[in-house]
Amino acid sequence: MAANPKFLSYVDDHQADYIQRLSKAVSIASVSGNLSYVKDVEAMADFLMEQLADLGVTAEKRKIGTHSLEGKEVDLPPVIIGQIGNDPKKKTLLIYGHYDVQPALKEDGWLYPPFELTPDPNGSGKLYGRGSTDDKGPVMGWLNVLEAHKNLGIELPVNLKMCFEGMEENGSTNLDKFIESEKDKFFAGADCMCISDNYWLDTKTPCLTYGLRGINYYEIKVSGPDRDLHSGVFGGTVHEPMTDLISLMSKLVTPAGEILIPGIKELIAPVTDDERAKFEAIHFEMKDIHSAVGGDVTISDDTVKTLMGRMRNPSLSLHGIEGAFSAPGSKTVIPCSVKGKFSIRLVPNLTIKSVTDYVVKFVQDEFAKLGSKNKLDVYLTHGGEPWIADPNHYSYRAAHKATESVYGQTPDYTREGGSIPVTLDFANILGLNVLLLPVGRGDDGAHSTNEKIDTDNYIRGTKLLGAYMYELAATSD
Ligand SMILES: C[C@H](N)C(=O)N[C@@H](Cc1c[nH]cn1)C(=O)O
Ligand SMILES: [Zn+2]
Ligand SMILES: [Zn+2]
Repeated sequence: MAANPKFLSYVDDHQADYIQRLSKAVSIASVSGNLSYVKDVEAMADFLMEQLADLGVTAEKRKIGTHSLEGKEVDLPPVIIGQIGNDPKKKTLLIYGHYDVQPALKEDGWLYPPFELTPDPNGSGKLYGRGSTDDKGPVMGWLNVLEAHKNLGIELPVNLKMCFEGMEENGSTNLDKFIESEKDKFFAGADCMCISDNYWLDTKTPCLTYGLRGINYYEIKVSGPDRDLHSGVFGGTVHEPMTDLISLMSKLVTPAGEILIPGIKELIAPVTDDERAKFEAIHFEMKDIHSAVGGDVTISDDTVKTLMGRMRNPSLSLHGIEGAFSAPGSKTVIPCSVKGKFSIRLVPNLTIKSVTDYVVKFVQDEFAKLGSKNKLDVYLTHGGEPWIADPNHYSYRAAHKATESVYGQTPDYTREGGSIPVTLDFANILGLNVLLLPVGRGDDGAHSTNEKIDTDNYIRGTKLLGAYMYELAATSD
């Protein structure tokens, strides 16, 4: 069933209001996992609650426990659940999104203040701001759909249940327990699920995403002296934690991206002909990735190898060192304790546990070889398993038709290199098919400086989410 034409023209006529809604959302610096922003994350949850109430959604803010942040025990961001429509003749669609964002500071290299949605002054339609594409834009897209239907007095074609969290960027702590506890209560009766929290591969081809890499996030802590030291006074006399740490981190991965931890590569499933054909069918050119990263710095020049590097192979990234001197200037310090942070993206056959066993053993063995008297601790901070769905499910067929009607294009079928660990929990605990329906483009810069969403993607994305509901209502198993 095609989307109600009144809905589609309402969206066109209310672009300015929709941008205003996104602007308000972006202005709330809901950075999760950081003590300084706990209040902002709470404020973002309240903003969502107000919006949902205005739009006729019966919503609740649920506490899901506490966690330790910078040594202080604080509430986890609340989960927001909501429902609109309860017609037994209609399908029930469960949607998920997150209202937390990655950190952002103007001095990281942002053109504009990251928490002020700023339209490109050159008129390209790009809307810059932290969370614009990940994931406030898509979440606001759903609210826009609800607003259009409410103001037009049109019934939704499906019952909608929604679940929004504020900890996605930090491992979705306790959300799995919440889903389990509400399995036969709030989540009962859901027929399928849609998550809009990833991106197209390029800037012009919409896609449906049926897989995600998982993620294991690790810290290596090396500590020695009980205070920072003068490198002139003590350099050459003590084992330096940074020297130990850099040595360990340099042994994890090669500059060509090869993971050096024994055992991990061996777990990767061999590529089948069918799989290769799927990768070959994707619309993707090397210039797409070069423009998304801002330079020709790809490991391979081959499109299929590049796509596989992103979607079906594991990768190990070094993220940073806590405790290291990083300010401008030349401080001559020996940091007494440093934490190196890295993550491994997981693919089918690589489990959180198997990979962690290999990582911990390898780092401990390598540390022992250093002959250092410092203390080592290596541990997983959070993990999420990889996930693959059935792209032949009726929900995917509905999204395929919706994409064709909104974009006039056949979508690519992709797997996402990033991770949304809770996807697997929803799929397994609730036994649901999950569709990932991205709104933003491959060059949106999620997690990066100058994150943006294009106005066209935000507006057509709103139409896409709405059109998908209509197609879902009409598509049978
Ligand atoms: C794909 C999604 N929008 C996303 O950005 N997910 C994060 C999840 C995460 C896990 N640990 C920290 N963040 C990602 O893939 O990095
Ligand atoms: Zn996200
Ligand atoms: Zn993210």
